[in-house]
Amino acid sequence: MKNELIAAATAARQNAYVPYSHFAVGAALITDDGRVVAGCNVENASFGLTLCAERNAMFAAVAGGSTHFQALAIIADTPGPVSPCGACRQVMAEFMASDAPVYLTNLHGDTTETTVGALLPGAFDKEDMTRD
Ligand SMILES: O=c1ccn([C@H]2C[C@H](O)[C@@H](CO)O2)c(=O)[nH]1
Ligand SMILES: [Zn+2]
Repeated sequence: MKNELIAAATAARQNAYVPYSHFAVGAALITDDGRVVAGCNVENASFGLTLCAERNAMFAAVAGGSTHFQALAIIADTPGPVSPCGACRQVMAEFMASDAPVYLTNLHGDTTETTVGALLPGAFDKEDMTRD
């Protein structure tokens, strides 16, 4: 599972569209029904429109009909295991259990296994929108 996700993230990273940062990222997740879905970061001349690899993978999974994921892997050419941004952490909290594993890795094979809850303690979620 872990190695399969890292391999899928590594392959997707090759498609990263990064003419501005030149920082390519790949991500891959496995859905509850066993589908592996990958994503890469996609930048834009209007910089703020850039979408991270993690959210691209998660939104592609939603577009394919899955809204709950078991695990997610991320890879980039970082000195240590890559650290996902806050926006991606919040989206992970939307679609994954707090104890779901997240594999942070890099091209050198450094890997940290963490969880969605550890990446974003106290995430805002749908329960926070219910009154009384
Ligand atoms: O976890 C991360 C961190 C950054 N990026 C992308 C966004 C942008 O294209 C580039 C530099 O921030 O890396 C991701 O895709 N995922
Ligand atoms: Zn992000």
